[in-house]
Amino acid sequence: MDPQIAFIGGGNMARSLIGGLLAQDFDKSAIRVSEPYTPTREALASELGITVLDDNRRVAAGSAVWLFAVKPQVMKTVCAELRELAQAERPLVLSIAAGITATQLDSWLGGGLPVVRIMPNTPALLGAGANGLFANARVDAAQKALAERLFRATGLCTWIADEALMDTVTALSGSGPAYVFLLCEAMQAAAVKQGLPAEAARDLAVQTFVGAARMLAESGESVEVLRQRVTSPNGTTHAAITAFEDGGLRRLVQTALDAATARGIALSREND
Ligand SMILES: NC(=O)C1=CN([C@@H]2O[C@H](COP(=O)(O)OP(=O)(O)OC[C@H]3O[C@@H](n4cnc5c(N)ncnc54)[C@H](OP(=O)(O)O)[C@@H]3O)[C@@H](O)[C@H]2O)C=CC1
Ligand SMILES: O=C(O)[C@@H]1CCC=N1
Repeated sequence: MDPQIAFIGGGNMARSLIGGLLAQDFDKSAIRVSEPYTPTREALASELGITVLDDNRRVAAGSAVWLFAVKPQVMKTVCAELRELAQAERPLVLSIAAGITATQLDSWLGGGLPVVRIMPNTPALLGAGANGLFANARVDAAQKALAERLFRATGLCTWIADEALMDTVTALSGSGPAYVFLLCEAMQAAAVKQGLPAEAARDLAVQTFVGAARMLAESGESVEVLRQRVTSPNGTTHAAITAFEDGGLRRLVQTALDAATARGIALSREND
């Protein structure tokens, strides 16, 4: 029998995670969602056939697993509302919020609770997600296995031993899809500027990302080797790669990931 799961917040990521669970034949009646925005509530209930209410306490009561999928900015308030119930029921607490630490969640919920922090990403919607997971010392092996089973429904799972590195995971794979979309956008725009019709630019750019991603995942070759195979001596790719390197692409990527990581740390501090 599947454990009863309460989703606190029914936004984009909650929908992706629930979609993954339902695709793996997770019992619909074991999922309940709390969501304040009426159109989102109605859409979730009608499209996914699950119970969606506007009441965090009612949704959480009696659920073995509470999965917090609200923004970091409202997490403390939401936890305060559930603190008494958390101490009475002692659920397994899961959170996907950027920045907010397991220690913060545990203390806002009254303390002494098993907490697993997960950083998913939006390809979860297609079952192609990447999840970094961190468990606090109260989480036992069965609870770890349960958290992993739930998130495996949306993609790959990797456990992270040092919680401080969850901000790095957020910068890498949590935000990562947006960097790929930005590069795809920029490549399309450059091709259109040279005169390629927008539709052709989109089709060719998108398929290039799909094909390259499949090679990364399926070829068994390193990323460097795959890059070198495209790069003929003194050819067109060499010209482009030289422009990227001379323009400081690697330094820029480091700066971008450092900024995302720093923002995760700041989100924790700002919302404490
Ligand atoms: N988007 C992404 O790519 C990723 C996001 N995350 C994390 O996931 C979390 C959710 O993000 P995302 O799904 O994008 O955000 P959304 O805004 O889509 O989802 C959050 C949901 O929580 C609802 N909500 C607001 N206040 C409350 C409350 N008091 N009680 C219950 N529900 C409430 C919101 O309703 P309303 O709209 O009415 O405010 C909204 O539907 C964030 O913490 C984020 O850091 C993690 C990895 C990737
Ligand atoms: O931008 C954000 O803060 C969230 C966390 C990772 C992806 N989106």
